[in-house]
Amino acid sequence: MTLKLTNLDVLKGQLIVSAQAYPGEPMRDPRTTAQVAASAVIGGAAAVRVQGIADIQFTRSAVEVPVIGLWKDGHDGVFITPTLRHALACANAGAHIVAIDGTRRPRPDGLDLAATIAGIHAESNALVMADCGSPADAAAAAEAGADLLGTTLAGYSGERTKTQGPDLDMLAQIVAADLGLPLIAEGRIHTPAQARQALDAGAFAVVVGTAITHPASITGWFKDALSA
Ligand SMILES: CC(=O)N[C@H](C=O)[C@@H](O)[C@H](O)[C@H](O)COP(=O)(O)O
Repeated sequence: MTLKLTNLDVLKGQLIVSAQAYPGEPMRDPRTTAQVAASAVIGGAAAVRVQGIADIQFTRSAVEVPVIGLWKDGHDGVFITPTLRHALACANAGAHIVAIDGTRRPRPDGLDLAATIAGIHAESNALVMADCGSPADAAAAAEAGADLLGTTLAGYSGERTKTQGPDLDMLAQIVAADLGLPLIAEGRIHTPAQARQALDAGAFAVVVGTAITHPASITGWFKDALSA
């Protein structure tokens, strides 16, 4: 069993890089994910976030920093590590932190968030990051026993308008609620300045994915600028 991550201070004020490729894409290979994650660590990432069981396994072997693991199943509704079974598979693959859907929506296995988190804590050493879509989600996830909160699902769960950049207003509301848990800013942070803004708004750490690890999207941004 993976050793428990006991000191989250290693993540305080730090950059976490999410490396994910989507089904059908050329980079959708766990070895590639691990190489991209290891490259991010060379650049200064204090932790990495990867999707898929094999990706978690390969990445664990490739980096020495904490690994946040998730398993996306589908792309609508509750799809980020939707059930306790998915979460335990991520933990067993070596994730130090398992990121799960942290919204108040019904989950496919019928367990509520508190029971899901209790099950992860009972059967693994993994900490739980609740990916939230609103301030109300964050409050409920804190109550349900999450170890960390993330703004990951802001604009994706139907509760918040999808902002072009990060949803700093949601971040500020959760910070103001003073829930007593590390709050990770995640979602549409596309520039170093936005990452800095998120920290200044009270985030404990910042996750950047697409803008660092998804060349197809980044290329499209440049292409659009040239054809505008
Ligand atoms: C909503 C959803 O499915 N988010 C996923 C969660 O793991 C990933 O697709 C994102 O890339 C990740 O959250 C990082 O965000 P961004 O790529 O915007 O920096």
